[in-house]
Amino acid sequence: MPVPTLRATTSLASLRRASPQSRPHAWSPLRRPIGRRRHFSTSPTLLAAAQDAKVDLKHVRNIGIIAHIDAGKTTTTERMLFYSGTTNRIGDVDEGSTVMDYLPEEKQRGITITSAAITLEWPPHPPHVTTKDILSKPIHTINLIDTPGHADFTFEVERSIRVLDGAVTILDGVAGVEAQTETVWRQADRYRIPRIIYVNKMDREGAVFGRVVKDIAARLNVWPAVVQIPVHNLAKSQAGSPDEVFGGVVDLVHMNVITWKRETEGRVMTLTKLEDAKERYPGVYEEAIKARTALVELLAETDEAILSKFVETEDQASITAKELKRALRNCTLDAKTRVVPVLLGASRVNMGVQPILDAVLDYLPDPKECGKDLIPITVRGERYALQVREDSKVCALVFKVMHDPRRGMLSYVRVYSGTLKQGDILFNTTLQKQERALKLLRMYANEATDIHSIRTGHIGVIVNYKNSRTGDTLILASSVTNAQSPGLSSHKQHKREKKFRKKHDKESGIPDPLTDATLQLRPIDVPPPVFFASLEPNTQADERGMEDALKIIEREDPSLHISNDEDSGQMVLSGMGELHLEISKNRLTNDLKAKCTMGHIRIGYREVVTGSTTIHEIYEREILGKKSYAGITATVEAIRDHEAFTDPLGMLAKSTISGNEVIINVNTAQELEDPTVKIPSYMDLENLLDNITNGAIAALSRGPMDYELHSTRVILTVDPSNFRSYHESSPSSFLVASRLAVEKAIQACGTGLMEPFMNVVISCEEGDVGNVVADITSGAGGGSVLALDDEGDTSDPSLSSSSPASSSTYNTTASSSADETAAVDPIDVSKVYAPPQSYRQRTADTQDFGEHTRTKLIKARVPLAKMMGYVKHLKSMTKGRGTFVMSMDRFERMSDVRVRNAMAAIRS
Ligand SMILES: Nc1nc2c(ncn2[C@@H]2O[C@H](COP(=O)(O)OP(=O)(O)OP(=O)(O)O)[C@@H](O)[C@H]2O)c(=O)[nH]1
Repeated sequence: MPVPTLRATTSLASLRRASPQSRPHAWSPLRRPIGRRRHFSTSPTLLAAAQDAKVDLKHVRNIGIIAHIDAGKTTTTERMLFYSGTTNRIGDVDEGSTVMDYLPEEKQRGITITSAAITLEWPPHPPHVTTKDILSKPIHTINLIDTPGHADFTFEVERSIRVLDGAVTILDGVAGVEAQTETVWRQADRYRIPRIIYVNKMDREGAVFGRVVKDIAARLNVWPAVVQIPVHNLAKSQAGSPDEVFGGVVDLVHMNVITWKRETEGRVMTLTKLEDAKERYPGVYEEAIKARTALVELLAETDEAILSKFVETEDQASITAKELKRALRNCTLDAKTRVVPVLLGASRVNMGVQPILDAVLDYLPDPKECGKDLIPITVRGERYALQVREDSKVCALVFKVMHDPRRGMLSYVRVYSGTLKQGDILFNTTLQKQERALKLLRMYANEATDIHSIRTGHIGVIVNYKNSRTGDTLILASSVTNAQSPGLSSHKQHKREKKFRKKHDKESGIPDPLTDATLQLRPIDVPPPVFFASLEPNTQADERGMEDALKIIEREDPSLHISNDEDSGQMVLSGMGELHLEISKNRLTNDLKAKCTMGHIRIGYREVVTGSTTIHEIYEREILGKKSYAGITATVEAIRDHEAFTDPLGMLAKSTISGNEVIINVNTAQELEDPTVKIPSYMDLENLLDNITNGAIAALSRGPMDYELHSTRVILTVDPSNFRSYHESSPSSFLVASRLAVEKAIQACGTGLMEPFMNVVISCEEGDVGNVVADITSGAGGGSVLALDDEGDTSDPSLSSSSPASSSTYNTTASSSADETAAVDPIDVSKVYAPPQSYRQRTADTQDFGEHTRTKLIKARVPLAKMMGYVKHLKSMTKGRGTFVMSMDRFERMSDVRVRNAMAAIRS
């Protein structure tokens, strides 16, 4: 097949076409990908070399594949890799031969656990090109992340979405919008990521495209822009009567029927003009006209050009494919329109995948679109927007850190501005540390290739970066003008900073944020852990190994927390769910070779004070002739839901820590009356406040019942008249005084227990709803159902304040960023176009999608204790078909009976 001139002009194409012989340097041993390249048909080195060449940012897409568990994300991604020529055979989830799910645990369980990044190019090169249509586009680089669908790995989705520009949401053609789909949809809403939807598994019995389209409108509250409708072939059913089976799609933009050749594993697509397919697919022509008219009408609501042309001609055919695509792209990129293109297919039987890649190019944004050329940042605590520019200084976000046994620690970064070059010394503004990026990689799932730079808008990996963690911001160290100098006291540093600021602001007006050591890109939200289990080394000699391995997994996964139980001396691992802890334990023992045993998985209860007390503590010691003195007053009380924080005393510092509030008041009110009462000049105020806060945190970390405190307000007052000489009143003596004062106050107040309540969304079939609801609400510790699907509440309870505050409820820091998702009117589902189930046997009511079982969603608030082991329990209640997701709602005070039961369960 001749290469079209369009592509021959790009430097990418020329690199890609080059054979190993003609471009020997591209194959030099140094640049060969590390590890086995069993699956890859095109050398990752060549791809990387191509990417290092100047690719216009317009031709870059950073996208994620997001969905409920088992919707077919990995199955679809594997086809994308195959059709783009990245791999030479299709990986199969069921055989454990996928490129994307490469961890042994993923292969064994058939689920995605860690999101995998890969880069591909679309359209493909010969011989992978099969239709002229595909060739009409310039080559694009697609950086793709396949995310997990299990709710326990929601953080893995969160950190991927954080750095992506667009997403493909996959739905199951039978189940429709499932519980975790809603969760990932809201996550993408928070980061304002444009999406397209792909309805997969259309080959399954019971798959009804029209019903899923209605589901999208009702549950995701968006306007589905149907750009394809299914066509069916007749096949003999077991009963002998002809059945309609999924046979391909009508592309409503170009009015073609697309079918896929099975013998080529779907690589070869056949495009037939719709007029020519009338006989083969009766009724499809009429339906396609109807569907295209509905699409044009939907776009005309927001697109002036489409509207005026359509009003003039009253004919959908007058709108060209180009015009339709332009309008659809504009609508998809503009979140306010709530228009989402919907495609369909059956990835496992190799149908429908190439048009998704086309849609990624046509409808999803490049790194500079959708306002992404203005990245929100904070500099010295103030909000700014960073202009995305290739020619400016480097700024990147670490969004994932992973330990690779062969390569060491891999820090995945997204570069937001400038070019990150191999050998650059980068300044980590989060940790205030600098380090050289000695080696850069581009990842192809588990494979990798060396690269020299990561350009603006791209994703890459820094190898063996010792310090970075998820969420850290990196800028070029040589341009930083106000970094902390090690060894300089914070007081002196503060003075230096002030001087710098004065000078800088005077000279340039607005400071260049890329030179500022305090620049922070928006961090990644980490959900609080709710389950925990103890970990013990098998022998004393294994303790060190276990601790090292724990450090690695804690750095890899910020949704895992590791703490030390001082009394028992045991390490405690806390995480998002039972599966999360189980898999983390397997990673510790199987991959990181830690020799340890995990105890039973338990619930992270919290304590709360039941009264309010004020204690004045004087700490006075003399150790080895050295005096230490501090005086502090601590008031401890519970925080109720309805209370808002007020600051009548003009208090100096307030922090919210794990659901508690620590307020510090340095009582300098007396200063006015008595000039001798003031903070001594030797005392570094920031250091003093840090020490007092740390003392309070230590006291709050364990209450009299051995659990961490929650919903507790601590007000600490320091009276400068209590300060003694430089040697006696050091900040560290205030740490001890603060800890003792808070501990005593908590003891004096008395405490009760709080338990985590979860927002739970259960997907199950209609017939199982009664059983599931009865089970959830049964017993003393039962939950309450907030909404059943048909009751019209389609919002995610975790994002709404659906639970009324009662006197026994307390605040939590676990609330999600609901404020960022503005409330919008519900879509009128009756106005949404959806094709009928069959074009041959039209029912009078085109909205009647037959008797197929439909997935129902049950939304409930349930104590976490009831959700222990719920995966198995739900499966047994629903014949394996039910799934659920849950997110933390809040901690609630437990009744005495429930405390007794919980303690008895723990003891047993
Ligand atoms: N019938 C049918 N089955 C499919 C299709 N696509 C995927 N499957 C099957 O669905 C199951 C789940 O597929 P995956 O690709 O692992 O789904 P996933 O969304 O990546 O799953 P997680 O990453 O674990 O959330 C596998 O058994 C696939 O073979 C399809 O088009 N038709």
